[in-house]
Amino acid sequence: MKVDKILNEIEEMGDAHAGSSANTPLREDAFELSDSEKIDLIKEDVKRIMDTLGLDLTDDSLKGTPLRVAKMYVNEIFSGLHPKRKPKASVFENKYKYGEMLVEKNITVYSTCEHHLLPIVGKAHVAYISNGTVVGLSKMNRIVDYFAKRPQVQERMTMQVVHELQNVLGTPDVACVIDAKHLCVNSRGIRDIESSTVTSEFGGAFKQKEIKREFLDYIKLDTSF
Ligand SMILES: Nc1nc2c(ncn2[C@@H]2O[C@H](COP(=O)(O)OP(=O)(O)OP(=O)(O)O)[C@@H](O)[C@H]2O)c(=O)[nH]1
Ligand SMILES: [Zn+2]
Repeated sequence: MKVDKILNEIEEMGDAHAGSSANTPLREDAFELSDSEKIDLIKEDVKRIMDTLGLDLTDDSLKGTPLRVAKMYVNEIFSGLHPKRKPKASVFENKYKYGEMLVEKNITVYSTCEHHLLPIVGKAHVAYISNGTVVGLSKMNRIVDYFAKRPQVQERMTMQVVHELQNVLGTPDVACVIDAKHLCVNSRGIRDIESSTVTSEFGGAFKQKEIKREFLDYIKLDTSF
């Protein structure tokens, strides 16, 4: 697909604020190759890594690995790099005039640390206060999953989820807290299996102390941060 077309699409779809530091750093030509072209190239790259490590690529158990990894990158763990995979978030009129906060908590997060390409595993908690529009519950899980399926830093992922829901709902009153384990910290390097990372983004009304506290009480995290 042409880059211009894709970039228009991103704009129309309101992907993370244009020019914002919360955008995933993508090259201008990021969408020039098709998925199958990307898989073919990545397969060769993985082959080269395995080869350099001295692995026997004719071995029964190893010979399928380069293609397996390439498909996993493009179709699964990095699939959220392409805006065509962005979930369509069905919104409805808030006919019942529900005026309180809605919290979608314990959303499973499987992402990948962009510094080491190792897993990030945890939970996201998302909340909003409607200003006339409500969104299908599952769409919040889908939005989290879409942004998780990229090489990520947790701070950016948290902000991207909030920006996207603010666009979808047409309100600044959106918040997200993510509590996740980074395998780059847990399984290598400092190898601290116990530690996890908490990030938050509080938009609009969620910056107010009482509202922030209500949200944090629902998700039962320490309210002192
Ligand atoms: N801020 C932030 N840092 C992250 C995230 N994921 C991984 N990191 C950190 O990125 C840093 C990369 O630092 P480097 O010193 O270049 O990498 P390294 O030599 O492998 O560092 P160690 O992990 O300390 O062994 C590490 O401290 C990681 O813990 C994230 O989501 N947010
Ligand atoms: Zn890492």
